[in-house]
Amino acid sequence: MRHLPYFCRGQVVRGFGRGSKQLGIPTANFPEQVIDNLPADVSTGIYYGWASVGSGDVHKMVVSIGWNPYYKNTKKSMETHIMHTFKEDFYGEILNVAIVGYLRPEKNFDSLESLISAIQGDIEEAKKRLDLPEHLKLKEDNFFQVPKSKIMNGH
Ligand SMILES: Cc1cc2nc3c(=O)[nH]c(=O)nc-3n(C[C@H](O)[C@H](O)[C@H](O)COP(=O)(O)O)c2cc1C
Ligand SMILES: Nc1ncnc2c1ncn2[C@@H]1O[C@H](COP(=O)(O)OP(=O)(O)O)[C@@H](O)[C@H]1O
Ligand SMILES: [Mg+2]
Repeated sequence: MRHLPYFCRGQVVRGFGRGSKQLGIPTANFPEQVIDNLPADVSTGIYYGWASVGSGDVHKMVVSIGWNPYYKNTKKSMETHIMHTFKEDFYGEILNVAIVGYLRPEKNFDSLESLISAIQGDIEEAKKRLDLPEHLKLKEDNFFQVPKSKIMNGH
């Protein structure tokens, strides 16, 4: 992929509410505008990289770009699962992502169980690859130096 690493940010919107959270794999969905602005040659598929919410810490992530063939979506989506346990949801907040590598194309599956185990495999693979020095250095990229929001109840 010529465009990697690829950096982007956008507001977290509601997805199809299919309950990926119930499956243990919540995905923060980007709005259409962000997806429409992806370079034309960023192919659909499963990628890995780094992500932060607002000015928060940078964590490992996996991201799925495409039509989710298992669900036969008609709209392209871009969904990020962050390998971190958050205290609460962050709909409406800004998600910053640095996509650093490609894992596999999107696939269809015979069962929900096989989709889930494929995603879990992606997560394990991403965790390993992100420990490589060439990827670790992107965690510290200036892109993630988002200023802390100004304190409003002071002066
Ligand atoms: C790492 C990862 C890999 C995925 N791989 C596939 C896939 O191969 N095929 C597919 O149909 N959906 C895939 N998905 C997307 C899930 O189907 C999707 O997260 C689920 O439909 C939840 O959607 P929602 O956020 O709109 O509720 C993947 C998601 C992630 C995070
Ligand atoms: N580790 C995480 N990675 C991604 N999203 C998370 C995580 N923890 C909590 N969330 C929250 O869960 C939401 C996604 O859940 P999901 O079941 O995929 O619903 P939706 O269909 O609305 O995208 C995110 O928008 C975010 O607010
Ligand atoms: Mg989602």
